[in-house]
Amino acid sequence: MTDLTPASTQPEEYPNADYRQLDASKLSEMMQRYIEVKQQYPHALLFFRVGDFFECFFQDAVIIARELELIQTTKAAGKEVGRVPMTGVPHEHVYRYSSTLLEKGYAVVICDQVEDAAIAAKEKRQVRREVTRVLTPGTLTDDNMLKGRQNNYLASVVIAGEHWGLAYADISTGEFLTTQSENLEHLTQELMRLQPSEVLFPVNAPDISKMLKPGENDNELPNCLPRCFCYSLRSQKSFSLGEARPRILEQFQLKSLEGIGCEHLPLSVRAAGGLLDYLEDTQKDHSISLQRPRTYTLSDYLILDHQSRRNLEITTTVRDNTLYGSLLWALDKTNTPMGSRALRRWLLQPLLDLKGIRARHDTIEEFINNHELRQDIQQLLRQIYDLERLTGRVGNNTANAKDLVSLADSLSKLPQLATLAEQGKSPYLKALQNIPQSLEKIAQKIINSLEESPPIALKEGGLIRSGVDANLDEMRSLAADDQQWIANLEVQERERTGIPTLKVGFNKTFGYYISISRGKAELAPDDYIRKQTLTNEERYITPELKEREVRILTAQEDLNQTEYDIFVKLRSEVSEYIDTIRNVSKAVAAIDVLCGLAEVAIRQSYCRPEMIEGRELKIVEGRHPVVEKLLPPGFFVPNTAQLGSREDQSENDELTPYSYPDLIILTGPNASGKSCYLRQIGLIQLMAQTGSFIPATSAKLSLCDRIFTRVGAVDDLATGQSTFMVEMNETANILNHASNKSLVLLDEIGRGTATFDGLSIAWSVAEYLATEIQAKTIFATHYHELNELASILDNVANYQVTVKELPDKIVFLHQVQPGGADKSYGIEAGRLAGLPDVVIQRARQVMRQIEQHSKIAIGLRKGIKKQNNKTASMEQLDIFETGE
Ligand SMILES: Nc1ncnc2c1ncn2[C@@H]1O[C@H](COP(=O)(O)OP(=O)(O)OP(=O)(O)O)[C@@H](O)[C@H]1O
Repeated sequence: MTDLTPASTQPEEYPNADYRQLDASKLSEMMQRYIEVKQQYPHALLFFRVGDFFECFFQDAVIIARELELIQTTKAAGKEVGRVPMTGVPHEHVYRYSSTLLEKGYAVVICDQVEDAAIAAKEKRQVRREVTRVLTPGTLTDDNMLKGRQNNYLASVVIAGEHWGLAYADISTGEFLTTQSENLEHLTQELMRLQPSEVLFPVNAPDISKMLKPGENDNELPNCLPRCFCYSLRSQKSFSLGEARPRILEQFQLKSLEGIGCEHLPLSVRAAGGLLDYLEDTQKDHSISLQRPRTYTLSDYLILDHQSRRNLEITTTVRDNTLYGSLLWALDKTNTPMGSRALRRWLLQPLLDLKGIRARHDTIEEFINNHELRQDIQQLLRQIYDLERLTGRVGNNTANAKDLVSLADSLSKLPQLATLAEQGKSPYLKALQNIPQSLEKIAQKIINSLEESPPIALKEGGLIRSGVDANLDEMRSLAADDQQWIANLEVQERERTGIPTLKVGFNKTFGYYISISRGKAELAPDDYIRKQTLTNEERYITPELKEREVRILTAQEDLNQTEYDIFVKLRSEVSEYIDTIRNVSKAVAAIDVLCGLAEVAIRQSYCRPEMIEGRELKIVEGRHPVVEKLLPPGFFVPNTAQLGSREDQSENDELTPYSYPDLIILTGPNASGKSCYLRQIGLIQLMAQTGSFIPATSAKLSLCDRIFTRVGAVDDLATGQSTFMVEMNETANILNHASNKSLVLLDEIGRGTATFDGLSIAWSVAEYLATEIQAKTIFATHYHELNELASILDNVANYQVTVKELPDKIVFLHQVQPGGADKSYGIEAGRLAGLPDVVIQRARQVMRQIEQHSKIAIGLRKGIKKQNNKTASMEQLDIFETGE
């Protein structure tokens, strides 16, 4: 039994809303069946087919009316019971409404009529209704319920102390991965990367298998599981090693888990087993065909915590959470949904191995150098449908004939793609060169078997071409004879009766009939049996016509069934190629991504970064990939960046006379472009490790193990943390995890507290990063005092974003240049914003006083004098010495 709990199923104040309070024996027969099903799925919303509608009753009706903003009415549920709440939706829209409910974190059960209602009516009984689908946010396969350009992940988590196992799958594409690690913080980060639609979590509590909507809290959930996801609480049993291991072995026909890399990762195995159990439980007839799980390790990829991913606006913007304005938006020039999904995955999991990155860069370079090849491939890609999801539906037995035709059309394009790929040298193109011939054959078989444009319905005929099956052809020819007989009947009877307007017609209720206008009715022969009288016509049948009708209708049913059987056989034959198609789809998706990146590189004048060993970062005339696209052409001011090399500069270095520092203190007025510069360096590093070309004229980049960003925090209202606490938490995370291979981008640390506290923290954080960690760091700040660090530590340098001061305004030049800003423009900005003159005058006066007499300033001046040998250790530097 599957229980899936939507969150608020508290009975509300509607009469008869709680079916548990009613005497079931007094309910109508239909309502009894409703409750029977509802009891099997007490926590899901139940849509129950009644004629042309799907109806919901009792508490479900109340919830659905509220969530979908539909009108709630009532329905008679039995003489002694009276009316109960009801909400209905037209049957053809049930999946559309269901997707809205799923987005809100509910599970939906579809209970459909599974026989012809007319037959049940004839036999004077209720039509048979069965559960045909259980829909949960993480188990969707239908195209119209999924986002084409995004994966839909179902995740499964097992936690044991500080260790955890995670499995996740996209049911619609078959992708299935698992990992195990320690440190619960990493689990949180991994879930945030995946953004699963649903997370399975085993619990001991009695109300297992309930579903928590996003934002809902439950004592069963440990703190490391972010509340922004939908959780299905499951029983511990299926997550035990004893059940999980054999389940995986059986499902994938394996003897051991060694081959898939998780034999010695029990938490991975348990999470994967729990996930498979859930699919079995919810998918009913739609057996899910997942790929063998692949085991991965977090440390195989560049680590980006959620905050950094958000700050860098990789897939959505911070301000309004939209794709528009994100890095993905700027880079996505893919031609297939598979490619688009792959690009999103790549950007969220940049690589850490030089070989892999160079292979991607090589491919892009080939595409840039060979326009024709790129354009021909893109042309073909545009004709390829979503192979991954089509294959997924074949595997789940939910593909219809249109799906198979689309699949075949796409597969038949692959040989041309392979021929084109032969022109290239890169490993990505090589992977496309050998398309198994079997795929061509099965595509041809589908094309030969199915009509070119078959209907979506599978049981109403019109699917299979003639010449495919001898039996079907024979049945069709017999049926055609009968049809001809009917067609002749009209001519023949007109002659016999002498009524030129006589017609032979058909309707669903009466079947075939002969129609004569009322005025001529007396001419009807004796063997005509009157069946129906309308205003202007009489309708008759004859025994012979009825006999033919039975034959025709039975033959049509048999024909439809035979076509269906042939289709199902064909679909199951195609399902044998699922793994092969999936492998090819991956290669196609990757080529699509790389063609798209080449396209962007050409249009935006990106360059290939030179990927090197060591720690150096050197970006010449770098640009922000998104801001530059949003500004008019030529408006973006490029800037250079150099970090992380202790070697001496060569004399001819065209960049700056400065050595490559580990840490840059970046100052400049508000809105001068500090944040933009910071982010552009982070994005360029991330793009390079994703395998993309970058917005710069040239670059030398070593690998970063992590990119950290800490950019202008806002209050975290959800957890009740103040701006400053959020900032300190994030800073602590950086200081605890950064290494000298990390890129750390800090924007205005210490702003959210008293100036002295803030400055002190900013100072010590910068000092710690430069001396203890030696991470490649850019530290943007309004505290000019931090510029003094550069005179003390030789791996720190000052840069500023320049402005030009005119009498009545400041002109932003957006140029990053060596040196610290010698003054703050805060007061100036206040003046331009319209603060009263007296306030501005007073502020200037106060500032002068502070600058002359502040202990910090005096301490700094004295401290620096003492430390002019530039080898200061932290203890030696006493910047807070009392001033005279
Ligand atoms: N290199 C550049 N070329 C052209 N325009 C730029 C450049 N850098 C920044 N800008 C423009 O300036 C605006 C302000 O930049 P940004 O937010 O980076 O300033 P900031 O110095 O961080 O300001 P604050 O200190 O107030 O946070 C950006 O929205 C962008 O439009």
